[in-house]
Amino acid sequence: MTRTPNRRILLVDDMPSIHGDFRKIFRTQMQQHAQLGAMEAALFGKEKPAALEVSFELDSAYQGQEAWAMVQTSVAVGRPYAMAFVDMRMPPGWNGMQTIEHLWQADARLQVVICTAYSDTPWDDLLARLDVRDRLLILKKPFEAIEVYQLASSLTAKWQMAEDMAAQLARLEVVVHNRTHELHAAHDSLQYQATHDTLTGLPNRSLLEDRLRQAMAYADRSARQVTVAMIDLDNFKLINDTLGHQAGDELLKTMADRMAACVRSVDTVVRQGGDEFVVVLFDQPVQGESGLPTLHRLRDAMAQPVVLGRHTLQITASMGLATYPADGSDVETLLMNADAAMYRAKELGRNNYQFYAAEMNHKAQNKLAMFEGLHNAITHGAFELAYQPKVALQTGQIIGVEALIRWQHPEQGLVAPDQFIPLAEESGLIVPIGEWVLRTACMQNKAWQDAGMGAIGISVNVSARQFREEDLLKRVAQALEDSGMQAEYLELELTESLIMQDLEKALETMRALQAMGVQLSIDDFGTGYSSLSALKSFPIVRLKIDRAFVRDIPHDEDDKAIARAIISLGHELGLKVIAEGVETVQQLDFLRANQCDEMQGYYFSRPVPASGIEALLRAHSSPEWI
Ligand SMILES: Nc1nc2c(ncn2[C@@H]2O[C@@H]3COP(=O)(O)O[C@H]4[C@@H](O)[C@H](n5cnc6c(=O)[nH]c(N)nc65)O[C@@H]4COP(=O)(O)O[C@H]3[C@H]2O)c(=O)[nH]1
Repeated sequence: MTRTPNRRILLVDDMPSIHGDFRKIFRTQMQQHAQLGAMEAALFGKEKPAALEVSFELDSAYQGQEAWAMVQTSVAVGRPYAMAFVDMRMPPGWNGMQTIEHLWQADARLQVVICTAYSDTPWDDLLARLDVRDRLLILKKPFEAIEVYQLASSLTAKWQMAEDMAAQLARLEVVVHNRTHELHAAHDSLQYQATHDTLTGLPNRSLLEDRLRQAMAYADRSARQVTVAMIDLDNFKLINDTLGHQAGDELLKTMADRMAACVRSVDTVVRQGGDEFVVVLFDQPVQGESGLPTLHRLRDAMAQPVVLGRHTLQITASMGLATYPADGSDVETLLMNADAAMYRAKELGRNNYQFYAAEMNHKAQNKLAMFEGLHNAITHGAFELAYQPKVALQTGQIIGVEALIRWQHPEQGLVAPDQFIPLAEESGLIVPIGEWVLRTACMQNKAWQDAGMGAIGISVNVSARQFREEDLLKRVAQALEDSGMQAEYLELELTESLIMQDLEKALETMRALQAMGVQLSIDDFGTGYSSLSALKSFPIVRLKIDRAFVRDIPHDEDDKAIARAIISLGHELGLKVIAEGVETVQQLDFLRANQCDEMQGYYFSRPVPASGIEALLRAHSSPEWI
């Protein structure tokens, strides 16, 4: 930005003739400068340099008071003087020293030249009294015109430079201030991101540890407790998979807001990750089950209906509580124990809370031992298959077998699948285990066929984790190829919940299996979530009535009604219906009377080793058992 330099000069002298002299000096000098500039422009063909265009503006004051008023006005209207020439003796008013003091009060930037032949005050006293710094010069009379002009030129230029520098400095200060502000904001934002969960805005795990430590230190000082609640939303994965991630995120945010609204400002609600939250309740009383009222509040708030798009859901949660200092003396132990309690709540059917108890750790240790055992069982070939026949109710013929895994444990003996399949599923070990089952079952069935024992089908259970594996189709094809068994003899039993976890993807996989010639059936039908419209689109051949509905037949009217409904539904859809868990002749009679197609259960045979199936096939080639 080009600014016109300030060349405003104030002459303060009681003698009018002096004013005339000054004006003459400036006029003459300015003309000379202009001529010089013009000469230079003519000689060198250049424009006149701007710096040579010196044009002073000279104002006159004849008394100190008058000069003071003029300087005040000049400041007020934003046209300050750059300098003043001040006489020392100006009767009857203020002398030069008093005048200068007043002028500097009005404008501290003013450059002053004392023009005098004689001063009533000794120079040293004068300099000591005035706060001189670099803004005062003394010009003794008589002076040369050029001295006046040079002083005016350099002091006004100096004033302008000081002014420009101050403006520049102010600009820089603004820039520095803004930059500093931006840096602070960036730092704050990074700090926030490092310690908070981006989705819900709640503190994250790194802040949790810090808050928990503070709460524990406070509890130590004040003989109080800290309660840690580990909270996991029930069935979140199912909601996320069925309604989509956006709905899942929305749900998490809603739950986070509700939880945060239930606790005091000193408490902390943290999102650990996924659908897992931790609440730290600060300053809890030592007596009683601390934290319980808050927990109830949390549970009630979470249970309020949540609207996600066209769906209205009611959310429940499983909660585990651990208390400091009783359940752990450090952050890791407390969180681990609250976690163990939360898992216990889940095991107990969800939608409840559990206080930590030491035996939960034993359970965790057992789980770890079981996991290691499973690992070893895979490498040491400690699994076996048992086979349970499936029988046609009309003919009494064995139409197939279901392969059921057994674990020959080195210490515990035969372990039933219910005890290890969930852990195998959770840890992913189900994938190699499932592959072994599939291959062994195909090989066995082909061996029976080759031995002339009849062409029966073999069914294999497929777990959710196995079903989601990218190369499931490849593994099935490989098992068929390696065994030489035709695809039509293999039946894969899927559960409804497995299919409903990701319906689209499941249908795609099911159709691909169907295209290979593999048969599919729904196991444990009636316990899952499949809608009738979804069921219609499943490429399946068979529905299996869960044994929970068979167990109390013929006494339980509800179970009878359910079994009847499943049979007629299956037939409506053109499917075979098989009942599992048939133990009594009454159950058999009921199923036969209601046109159930097939049965499986202890009444006919328990699951038996391969050799047992051979014996059964021989014994029941004629169906007089029925
Ligand atoms: N009370 C009673 N029970 C009967 C009767 N008839 C058969 N059962 C039992 O019911 C279960 C039927 O298998 P599931 O429903 O597929 O249920 C199976 C299946 O979900 C799972 N499972 C078994 N083998 C495998 C496998 O190779 N892979 C996978 N992923 N899961 C398997 O473990 C579950 C339990 O298997 P098992 O203990 O062998 O238990 C078997 C069988 O022994 C009866 O008349 N009364």
